Amino acid sequence: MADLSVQFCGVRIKNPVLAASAEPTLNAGNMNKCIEAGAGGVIAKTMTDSPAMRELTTRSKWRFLDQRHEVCHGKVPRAFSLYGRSGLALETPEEFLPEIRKTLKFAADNDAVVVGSIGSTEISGWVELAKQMEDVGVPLLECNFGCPHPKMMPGVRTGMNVGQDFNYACEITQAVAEAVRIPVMIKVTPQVNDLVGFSGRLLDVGAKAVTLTNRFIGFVPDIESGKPLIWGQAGIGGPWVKPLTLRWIREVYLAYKERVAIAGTNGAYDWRDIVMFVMSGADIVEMCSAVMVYGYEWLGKQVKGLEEWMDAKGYKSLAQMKGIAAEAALPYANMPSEKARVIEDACIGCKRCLDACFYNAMQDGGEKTHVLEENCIGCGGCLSVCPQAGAIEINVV
Ligand SMILES: NC(=O)c1ccc[n+]([C@@H]2O[C@H](COP(=O)([O-])OP(=O)(O)OC[C@H]3O[C@@H](n4cnc5c(N)ncnc54)[C@H](O)[C@@H]3O)[C@@H](O)[C@H]2O)c1
Ligand SMILES: O=C1CCNC(=O)N1
Repeated sequence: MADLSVQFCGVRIKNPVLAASAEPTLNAGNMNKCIEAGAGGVIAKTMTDSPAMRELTTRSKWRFLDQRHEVCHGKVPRAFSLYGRSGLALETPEEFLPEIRKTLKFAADNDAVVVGSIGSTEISGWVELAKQMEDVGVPLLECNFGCPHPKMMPGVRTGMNVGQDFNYACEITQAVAEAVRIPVMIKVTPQVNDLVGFSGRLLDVGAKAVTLTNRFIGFVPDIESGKPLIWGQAGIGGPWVKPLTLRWIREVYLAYKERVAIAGTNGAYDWRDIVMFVMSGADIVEMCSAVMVYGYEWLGKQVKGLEEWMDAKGYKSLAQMKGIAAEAALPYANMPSEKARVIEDACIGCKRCLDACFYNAMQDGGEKTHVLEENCIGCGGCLSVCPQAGAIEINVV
């Protein structure tokens, strides 16, 4: 059977599927359910000394949106987006630390890890919260420089407001890394230009891992009322976000693979996505939105799905898959020449490929289509629109 365990910054995690810091990790009761379901671990909801970020969570609102970005009623389609307003942990640090303590005990009995997540508005606050998390016994600490909501709360300098200010973010990271012995992971916002340069700077000042990435800010009007959904701008993730996240994971992995651990998050829906995250360079994957739709058991199902798939494909460990697609990606200039070929016996003569060819390569041959080789550049548009499996091939020439 495939070994799903991973060494993450020196901490053994039994499998790479973790519950991300969010509502499913709001308190010990919720976190224990994630662990019971089979997750390798949980990232606790972000503990904060900001009253504004705690208060915001008392007024959390979210909607699952369908493919048109309209509110789902009843069935939530597979390609949903989570659109939501929420803050950080509800309790003060003094109240929240006992929740962590309880979860640590349950996690120890179930071979799972509990990662502390923190968010402050002052450097001294970040340091204090980090020490409190270390003292309570978490083996890893995540600093939340990505929460999108503070951006919409004037005067609250945490989350994404930190992640967009690289100098300030590095100051905090250095102060925290010097104050605690446990490994420090930095969860970043995707709403910056250069996550590769930024990740390098974070590693230089003491971070051991980066969490790529928290969510975006979006805006969705309700066209019937002419008003915004849930009263205004909100955090958003959805199926469209996964390739954007994977791009950063790949680039950060390739740039620093000797010294970075990567937690991937923002866009993982099921075990197939977890495979994509690992093949792009992630060590572990933090899941949130899908758990909010399908419940805690979703986590365990993905662990099982991952294990079965690895067994079927003959992968013995995650290390065998890690970064393989990231390494195999070619620059534009090195792409090989390709050409389309119509498999005559399979072609059903629907001619859809004619409309999808802009190089005059697909030719109408009456009952079937065929390829005029000298015009074909192997773009693959024909392959994508062909409804008949196996009727068009794209081959390296
Ligand atoms: N209230 C909160 O605290 C809160 C809420 C949501 C997210 N978050 C944070 O945001 C981060 C990102 O959350 P996430 O990782 O769940 O990402 P996400 O919100 O983007 O959700 C995953 C999305 O991926 C989509 N998806 C991806 N691949 C798909 C596929 N092949 N088919 C169908 N759908 C697919 C799903 O529709 C789902 O909406 C987390 O780390 C979490 O901490 C926090
Ligand atoms: O970090 C966070 C907290 C709340 N919502 C979100 O998207 N990210």
